[in-house]
Amino acid sequence: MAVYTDVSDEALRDFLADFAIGSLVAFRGIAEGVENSNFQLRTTSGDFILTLYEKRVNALELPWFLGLMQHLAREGVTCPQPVADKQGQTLKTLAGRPAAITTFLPGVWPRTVRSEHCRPLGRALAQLHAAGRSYAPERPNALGPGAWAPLLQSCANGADKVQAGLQAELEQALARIVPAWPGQGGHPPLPRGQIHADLFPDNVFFLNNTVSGLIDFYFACTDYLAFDVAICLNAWCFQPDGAFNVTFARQMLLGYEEVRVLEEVERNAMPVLAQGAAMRFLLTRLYDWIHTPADALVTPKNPLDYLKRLRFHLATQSVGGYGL
Ligand SMILES: Nc1ncnc2c1ncn2[C@@H]1O[C@H](COP(=O)(O)OP(=O)(O)OP(=O)(O)O)[C@@H](O)[C@H]1O
Ligand SMILES: N[C@@H](CCO)C(=O)O
Repeated sequence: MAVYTDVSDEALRDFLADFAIGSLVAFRGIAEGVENSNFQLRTTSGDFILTLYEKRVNALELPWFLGLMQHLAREGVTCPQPVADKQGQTLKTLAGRPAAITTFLPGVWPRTVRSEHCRPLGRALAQLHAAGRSYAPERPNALGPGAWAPLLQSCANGADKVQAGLQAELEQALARIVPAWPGQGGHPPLPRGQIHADLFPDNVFFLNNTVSGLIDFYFACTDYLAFDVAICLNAWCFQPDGAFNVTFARQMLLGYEEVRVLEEVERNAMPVLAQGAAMRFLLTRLYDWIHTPADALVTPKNPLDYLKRLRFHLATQSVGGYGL
């Protein structure tokens, strides 16, 4: 469960006294997620989410994330909205952590991805990209290609215990992916903009097979738009048995291109972008797998699911392998 920081009743009461959102009715930790501590909060004026920002979030960057969420909402993307306290502050401190209250979004995320989810997902992703165009401040991707070698290095003592030969396999993969990355060594750069960078099924809420909202913008950054597509190919288009589902990929792209057509250069880069996306999630999962204490109240995600994906992408030479 992802509650890294406990919040006492007294601390919560004091915290809520700063807000004009009614009095507390119910409060519980949310078991899902691995990054931040999330709590569901019910007050006499409605439901809210309280987030305490943990390990991977830099507090100095929180205004960028909260500003992006406010901007996207103004542009028609349904996402959590920071709630200001009586002084107009959205970013506060609770139990020694940076903290914010955001609005609660109705809907449920798909526990089993089906083809019907993929087209609306693609459309929502492209709408996010379009809406982000007018958000000027930039945030570099802290988990982009430059971060992967140091991340792998920080796993050096544990990778081969997770799977024999893993460290060397990932080093070889990195030596292939990073020099081939768009914008590196003669490879053309791609259109850039604000990307979500973590749009997994548990961050997309549906109601009646339509997307009702997007959550968890704390990896959002300014990067290649097509990298976000590649992240979704990884997160949505593989079956539980590890097989790639080309129908899901086609549906997702169909939905995406209803709003924004991919350029030729973006399509051509899809294999390397998909390799990089698999590498990024494999490495953060591997890091958490190795470094999370056994008694921590969080269930780390299996890095090896992403090794299967990485191998698939490395064997996929052209965009045709994705049915695109
Ligand atoms: N604004 C919201 N409205 C409704 N439910 C929410 C909201 N924000 C979070 N949740 C619930 O809390 C869960 C965990 O939230 P979130 O995905 O933001 O956590 P995280 O630790 O950052 O997770 P991740 O592992 O996806 O990075 C979600 O799956 C959802 O059930
Ligand atoms: N969505 C990520 C967790 C948050 O970074 C994963 O599944 O590995």
